[in-house]
Amino acid sequence: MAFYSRVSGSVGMITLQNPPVNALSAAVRQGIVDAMHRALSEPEVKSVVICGQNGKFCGGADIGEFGAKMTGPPLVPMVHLIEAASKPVVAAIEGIALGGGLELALSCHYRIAHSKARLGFPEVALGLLPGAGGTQRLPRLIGVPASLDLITTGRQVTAAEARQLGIVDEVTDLNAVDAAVKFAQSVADKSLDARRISTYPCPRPPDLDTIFERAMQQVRRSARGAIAPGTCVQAVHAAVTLPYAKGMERERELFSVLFNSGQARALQYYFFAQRAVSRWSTASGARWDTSKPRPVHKAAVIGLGTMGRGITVSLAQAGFSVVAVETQEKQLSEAKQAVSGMLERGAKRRGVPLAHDKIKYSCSVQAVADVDLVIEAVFEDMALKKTIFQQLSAICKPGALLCTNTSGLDIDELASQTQSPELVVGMHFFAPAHVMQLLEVVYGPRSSPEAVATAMQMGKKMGKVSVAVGNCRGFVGNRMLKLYLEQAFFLLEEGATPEQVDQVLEEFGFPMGVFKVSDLSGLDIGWKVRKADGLVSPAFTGTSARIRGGSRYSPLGDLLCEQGRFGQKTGKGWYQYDKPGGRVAKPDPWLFGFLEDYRAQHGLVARRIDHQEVLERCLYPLINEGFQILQDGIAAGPEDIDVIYVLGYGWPRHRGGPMFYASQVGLDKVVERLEHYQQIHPDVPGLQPCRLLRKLAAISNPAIHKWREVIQKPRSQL
Ligand SMILES: CCCCCCCCCCCCC/C=C/C(=O)SCCNC(=O)CCNC(=O)[C@H](O)C(C)(C)COP(=O)(O)OP(=O)(O)OC[C@H]1O[C@@H](n2cnc3c(N)ncnc32)[C@H](O)[C@@H]1OP(=O)(O)O
Repeated sequence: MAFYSRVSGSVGMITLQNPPVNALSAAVRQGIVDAMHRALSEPEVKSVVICGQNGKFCGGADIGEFGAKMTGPPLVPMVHLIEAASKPVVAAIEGIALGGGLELALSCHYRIAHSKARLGFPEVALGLLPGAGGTQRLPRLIGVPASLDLITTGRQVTAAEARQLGIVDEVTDLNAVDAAVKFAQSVADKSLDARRISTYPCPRPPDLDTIFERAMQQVRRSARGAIAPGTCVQAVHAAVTLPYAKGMERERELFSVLFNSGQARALQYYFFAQRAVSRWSTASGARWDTSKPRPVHKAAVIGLGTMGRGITVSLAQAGFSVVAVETQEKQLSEAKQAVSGMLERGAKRRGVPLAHDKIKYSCSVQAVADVDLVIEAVFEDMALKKTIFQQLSAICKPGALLCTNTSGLDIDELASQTQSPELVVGMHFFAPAHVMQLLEVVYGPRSSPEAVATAMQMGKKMGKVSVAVGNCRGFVGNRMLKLYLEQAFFLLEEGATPEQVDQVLEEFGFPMGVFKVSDLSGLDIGWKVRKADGLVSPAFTGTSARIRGGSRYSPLGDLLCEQGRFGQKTGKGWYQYDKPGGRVAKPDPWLFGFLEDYRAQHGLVARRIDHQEVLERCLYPLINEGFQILQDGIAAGPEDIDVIYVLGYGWPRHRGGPMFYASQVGLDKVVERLEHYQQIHPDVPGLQPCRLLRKLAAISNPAIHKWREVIQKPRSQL
């Protein structure tokens, strides 16, 4: 709701009250409209201040209402009522003015902001545009280029930048509501003729066409198939080319297209999913609201390779004291230099003080004796990790949490090397660890709720989105990835090329196709894992070359590694590069010959594979594995999987994540296509729909937020 009061006799005060962010729900909009009418009708009231309760002006339209039938007064007439008011209206912006919140502020005649406030139009991240006049008022106020920047990127600005751009009239370090009241009194008698932004002419820079062309090119490059950024450009274009009323009609038309799109649904689902994962639960019933994290002041990182360096930087930037350990002097000194460089670049970019003094480097594991938490980040070698966990268990103080950054090894096996297995959890970072936002927190059967809560909170403090997942080979992300990679290899065997597969996946919205990613991260990584798993051996020849464990296996990746083709680092992999370390992937005629020879050797006849098959073969087995993961209780809900895939694996956000995508395709369709491919390729693993997927498909494709009800029924019923 919105609360009306009178301040200093002559100022009508409208306070938005809808915790936690004062979103413009139907009740709030109704409250504002009622309060405006009251303020306008009271003769003693000479001016009006609009503010938000609890130091937050307004977080925008209530996103939760978008899925339901809209009730209450609409936003557009509400902002028109405010702008048309005959008494000056001043917005007192504390905390945030985002989306519809900023549109509300732009409809006021004046804006006073607290210095710590942030303002912006984040609608584009929800698949929308600022549809309550934002695309028409902002360009009239601050010009086209700056408006395009803010509206198409969703970038939030500080109060200082907002002042510089001309969005706010004054910035104060003091109480912004008090300042706004004073200001409102001072302008009570002033004419409002020059204060209604909708009446301003929109500035028309001489190079207007070039500005819009460039903006369109820029959004096409970065949007990866998302439609909202380009539509935002079109809406701003209307502000320059049409009179205000017509521009508003165009804004509404474009908003309507976006509002009704699957992309907007996916992005809004994702918005809530990213918040839902913090309310974690484990298969054994531990929960976020009943588990207390331990205090962590000092942490250690063991192993300063690429991952260890990134984790060290992330910890130091988050304010933790860090002991960084690398047993070889030379590697330690190289790591120190690299970490310093990363910290310097980070400090410069973020405008924060350097965090060098937070880190102590050591060659000795003994240096971790007094830390509260250790993150082991050595090679993916179980024997080595076991030795380290035995050492840590003996050296660390009682109660210290022992974490491993493994990307898929058994947490429980490591826990069994220690005296306190309940204090062992996985903290699976993604490379580069100081940049990537995702953290998989992996609990084993013996991890205590307190240990999980501590790792989840650490991730949050490091600015990551932490997702709690159970212990299994590859956890959630890499377990699903295995199916995706396997299918891509099988497609090559059957006649596809890396370029064809990658193109389909990039058109779907991945920043890079599977083969380009493989070249970037190094083919040797997977090769090492497969060797350790006993999948690579000269013994597998002749008819057994393409069979492992009774299922079809593609040795293509292994064969490339045997040729020294590890990807970008060697200048050759699935593609060729101009030099080792080169970045630009070019098709490699050698690879085409190699694939032809391989097919001939194994009696395979290349066939034409269409776009749809590439997409379905790559994505549906991955999705099916996601359902298996839910069925096994490794992830608590589809949101966990979707957040992991969007933040860790480049799944296009505007498609919501693999589980949401499946819900949009239709679970019955996913089952039907998997069965179709399974019939054709009965020996190919991953094509058999799992029980949970079949069960959900059979109960007429329930909405994704209903899946948990089915999953949470006793697992034996599945
Ligand atoms: C024409 C055809 C169709 C007609 C249909 C009619 C529609 C007419 C509409 C008219 C046009 C509308 C145009 C305006 C659109 C908008 O305003 S869209 C919303 C824009 N705002 C945002 O995107 C802000 C989103 N929120 C945030 O970025 C952050 O939450 C925050 C505000 C910066 C606060 O961050 P933090 O402190 O880290 O807290 P969080 O954990 O993120 O959030 C706390 C809880 O608040 C919930 N929440 C936040 N914002 C909103 C919101 N706008 N609506 C609803 N709920 C919100 C968030 O989900 C958290 O709750 P829990 O999920 O329960 O944890």
